[in-house]
Amino acid sequence: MPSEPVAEPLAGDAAQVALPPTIPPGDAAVPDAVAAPAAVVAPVALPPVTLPDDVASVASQPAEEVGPVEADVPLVTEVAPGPADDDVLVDPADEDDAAFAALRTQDRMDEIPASPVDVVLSLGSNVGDPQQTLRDAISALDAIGGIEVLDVSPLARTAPVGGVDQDDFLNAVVVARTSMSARELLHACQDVEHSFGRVREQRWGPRTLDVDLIVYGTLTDVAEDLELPHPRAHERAFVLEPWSQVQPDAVLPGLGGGPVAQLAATAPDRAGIRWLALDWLGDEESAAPDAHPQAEQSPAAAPAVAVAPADAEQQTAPRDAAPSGPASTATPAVVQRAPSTEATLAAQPVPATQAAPVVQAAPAADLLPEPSSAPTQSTPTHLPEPGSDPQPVAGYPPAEPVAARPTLPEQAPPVPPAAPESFDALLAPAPAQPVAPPPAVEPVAPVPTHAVEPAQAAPPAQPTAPASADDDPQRLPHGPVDAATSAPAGLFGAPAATPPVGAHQAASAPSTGGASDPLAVPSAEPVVFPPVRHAEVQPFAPTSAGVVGHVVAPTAVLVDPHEPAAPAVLDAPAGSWADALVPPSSTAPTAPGTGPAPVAAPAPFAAPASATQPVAPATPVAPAQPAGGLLTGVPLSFPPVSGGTRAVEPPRTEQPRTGQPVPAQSSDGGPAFFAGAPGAPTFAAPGNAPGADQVPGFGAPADPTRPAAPLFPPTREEPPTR
Ligand SMILES: Nc1ncnc2c1ncn2[C@@H]1O[C@H](COP(=O)(O)OP(=O)(O)OP(=O)(O)O)[C@@H](O)[C@H]1O
Ligand SMILES: Nc1nc2c(c(=O)[nH]1)N=C(CO)CN2
Repeated sequence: MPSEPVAEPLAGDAAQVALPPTIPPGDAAVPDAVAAPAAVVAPVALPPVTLPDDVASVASQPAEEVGPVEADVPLVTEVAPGPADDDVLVDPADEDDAAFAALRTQDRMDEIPASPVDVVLSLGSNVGDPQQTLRDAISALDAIGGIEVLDVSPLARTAPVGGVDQDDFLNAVVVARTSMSARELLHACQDVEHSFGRVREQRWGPRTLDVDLIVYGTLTDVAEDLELPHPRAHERAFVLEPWSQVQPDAVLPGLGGGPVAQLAATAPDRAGIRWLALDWLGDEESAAPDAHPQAEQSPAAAPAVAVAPADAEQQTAPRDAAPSGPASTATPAVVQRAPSTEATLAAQPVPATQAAPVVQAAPAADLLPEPSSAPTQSTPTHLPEPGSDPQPVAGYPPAEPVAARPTLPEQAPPVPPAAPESFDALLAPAPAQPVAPPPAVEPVAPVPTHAVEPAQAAPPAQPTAPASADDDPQRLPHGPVDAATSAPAGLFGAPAATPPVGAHQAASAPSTGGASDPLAVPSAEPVVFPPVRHAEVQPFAPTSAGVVGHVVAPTAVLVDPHEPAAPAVLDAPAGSWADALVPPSSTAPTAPGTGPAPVAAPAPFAAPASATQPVAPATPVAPAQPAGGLLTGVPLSFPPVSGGTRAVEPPRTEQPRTGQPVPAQSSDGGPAFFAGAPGAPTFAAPGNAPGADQVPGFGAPADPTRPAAPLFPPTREEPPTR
């Protein structure tokens, strides 16, 4: 029998290559790598086929968007009849399924949602003026029709992941809502990247701006140009950690997904999270279009987040074009939103004794009544060098572990107490410190595919007995809390002549770690990266229990994710950019000395605003802790109350290194609490100070009109790892 030539085998080959399922997920972000198959398939000017109605519109789109679609359908049609069995490379039935799966994928990526879809975007920058770039990028995104920014995470300084020798990144996560299709949103993100001069010179290399689409609703799909969820999100602490801060109950759908806080706690690069800045978006002035503002600013004039110019000499990475365009025009669109009464405060769940908040300079005129003493703060956290984490970074070149940061000098000059003059200074490497290897990464428990179970609320009862850090290998060793000697150096802005509200910002006190660099958080101690715990911030007023925390406005608070109990100082800047991101919420006036019953809310937005049981304000209670000393990222929420912003402090129930228990109390002698810890009191302000019912814009407001459920409920059972 004469052999038939070749049409079918060719078609079969082409079909095999073209099918999206053959694209390794890990390569999905490298379109170049998968472009060839499309070219192979291109000649598929095979007999025309009639597309199903539901795919016809897709196939009629430009080839660059739907290449596989056009290719696949004819191939399926041709191959289906099949040559001799031996010659069949692809089972027709399978191929048919795959082809239609491809079509379906294309459909879904291009599908305009019937109603707005919640999405999460990850932003990163390490070239130029990263902080300003990220601010402006968020404004630019929000200014795009079809994208509504809902929340912005704290700003994280993160060690570079991926093996490329480069500067630290600043990362943030944006929770948004979009009426765009997933692909449209991707393109919008890419447009923003380009508008900030993004040039993709090196994979995982330095960039002015990176905007990744992490999740689009619950969509899980792979296309040639887009994979959802982002294929590496599940293993990236620089994504997961900020995300979990802003959405503690979020669940990453798809393969390798799970509760975001849990994934963050076990992500290979978690040790590279150097700090988190809470209120970093600043006010309108600080979001000015000038990408390189004056470095030196008087404290009174300093924006909420001082923006320092990039220092060319410190740039080891190729410098992209400076951020431009979108900044000035887009910012107001975000600023115009209504302020909120609450915010989520990131506190550390691990037994707390160390704390390393760094609060930027605040205009003294904006300060609310100053408490009697500065909040208790300790030194910048002791963090391990990113590379000290022995865990390989999955998905990255194994030969280039996260640890490799040879450009970072081992010894950085001590940073004076004044704020850094340039943003590069913010990105300057921390002085080298002896770093003990971190403890072995705890095994990742099978990741539930359902929403995170709220942790058991600790009963509002007795102060928790101090526990020895030695008891729990996963716990941070800790030292005594001494505000007088451990006030952290400021990160942003120049130090105020009279430090607002104690020693929140730039201070010259030496750190217990021996480093005065405000960013210097190397550690001589093993550090466990704990899941974050959240609590809403309450307005506050002094009560008989004493002032718990302090009010500063406007401020930024740096929460060192490695610190178990960073004192939290939140501000209430009127009309700040950050505030504007959080819609107004209902407030439940609370009588002085009373407050809502602290509850472990099942979701960050679920606190009942009507709960008004009196709370014994002098009953510090440490949060419930599961075995192992780690909490589970449970949001602890309180309903909002009117008045000033209450800043909160963690309980001081841990034993210092000296072995002497540190009594649970606030810096001024009153009881101290984790923000929102069960048992923590709420306070009502005697009056409504201007702007006092506003809390900077990150976090999950307890607005009952907002969803209480995790944003991304799981859709299907998945194995815990990819
Ligand atoms: N969820 C996603 N978000 C953003 N880009 C994606 C996504 N899925 C696939 N891609 C593709 O990845 C390509 C490369 O993206 P990008 O240049 O941002 O990669 P990268 O930042 O260097 O690395 P990584 O993708 O690991 O973050 C993009 O052109 C885009 O088509
Ligand atoms: N810390 C950090 N590392 C990275 C980042 C990033 O945003 N932050 N982005 C990358 C490419 O997307 C590669 N590596």
